[in-house]
Amino acid sequence: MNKPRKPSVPPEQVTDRLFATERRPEDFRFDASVARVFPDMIRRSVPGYTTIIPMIEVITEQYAQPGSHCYDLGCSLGASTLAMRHGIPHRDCILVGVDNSEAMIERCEHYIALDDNNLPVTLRCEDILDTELSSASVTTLNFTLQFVDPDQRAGLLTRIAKATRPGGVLILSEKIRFETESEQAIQTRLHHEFKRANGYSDLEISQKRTAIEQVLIPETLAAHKERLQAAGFDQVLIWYQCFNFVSMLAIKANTPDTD
Ligand SMILES: C[S@@+](CC[C@H](N)C(=O)[O-])C[C@H]1O[C@@H](n2cnc3c(N)ncnc32)[C@H](O)[C@@H]1O
Ligand SMILES: O=C(O)C(=O)C[C@]1(C(=O)O)C=C[C@@H](O)C=C1
Repeated sequence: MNKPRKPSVPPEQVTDRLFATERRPEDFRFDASVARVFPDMIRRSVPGYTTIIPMIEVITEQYAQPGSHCYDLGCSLGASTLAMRHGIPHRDCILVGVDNSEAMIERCEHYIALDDNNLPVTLRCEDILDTELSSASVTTLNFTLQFVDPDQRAGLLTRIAKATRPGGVLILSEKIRFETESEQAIQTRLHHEFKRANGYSDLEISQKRTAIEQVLIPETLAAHKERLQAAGFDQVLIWYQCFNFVSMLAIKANTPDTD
C-alpha cells in the first residue's frame, strides 16, 4: 500500500477479555478476535512493551542507512512498523511490514493510514520464512521469532544476517526461558504478577498460558546469542530486559571480514 488512504472508521480500542471465561483449550492463533484486542493484550501481557516500541524508533534512527530496506517481520498492527517509520531519517528507505495473519494486516493498513508520517510502507501478508530480504539496514523481530518453528529459526536468522548491510542491525525481542529452574520460577511469578497488576484474573492467566504453551517456544539468552553469532552477526547485546522479556541488538560489523 504505497498511497496511504485515510479510513473513515478507525479501528476501535477494545479490552482483552478473550480468556476471561472458561473455554475449551485450543492453541493460540493470531485470528480476528486476537487482532481486535491486540493493542490492549500486548500492552498488558508483555512487561516493557510500552518502552520497547519508542526505543525501536531511537535505534532505527541510529542504524537506518540511505537507500536501504527496513523490515518489520511479524508486524501485527504495525506498532513496531510505525516506530521504525518515525525513526527512519532517509526519504529513500523502503519500509516493509510482513505478517501472515490476514486479520492483523487488514487492521495494520488502517493504523498506517492514520499515521501522519508519509514515508511509504509496503505491507505483505505472507510467511516471514518466505519473505525476500536484501540490502537491509534495520530489521525488527519484535516478539515474533518465538512463534516460528524452532527448527526454522537458524535459517531465517542466517537469511536476515546475509541480507544485512555492514553496519546494519537486527532488533530481536523475545520472551526467554532461564538456565535454572529457580530463576525460571521467580521470573515467571513476577511476569504473572505484572499481568495481575494489569487486571488479568488467575483464570485469564492460566488459560492464556495453556493456549500459548505449544506455539510460543522461548529459548535461553545463551541459545539466542550463540545462534545470532552463528548466523553472521558480529556483536550481540541486550539493550532491554524486564523479567522474562528481553530485547537484543545484533550488529553486522562495519568492515566486513575479508578472510
Ligand atoms: C507478538 S506479535 C508481534 C507484535 C508486533 N511486532 C508489535 O511490535 O506490536 C507476533 C506476530 O507475528 C506474526 N507471525 C508469527 N509467525 C509468523 C510467520 N511465520 N510469518 C509471518 N508472521 C508471523 C503473528 O501473526 C503476529 O501478528
Ligand atoms: O507470555 C504471555 O503470557 C504472553 O501473553 C506473551 C505474548 C507475546 O509475547 O507475544 C503472547 C501472545 C500475545 O501476542 C501477546 C503476548
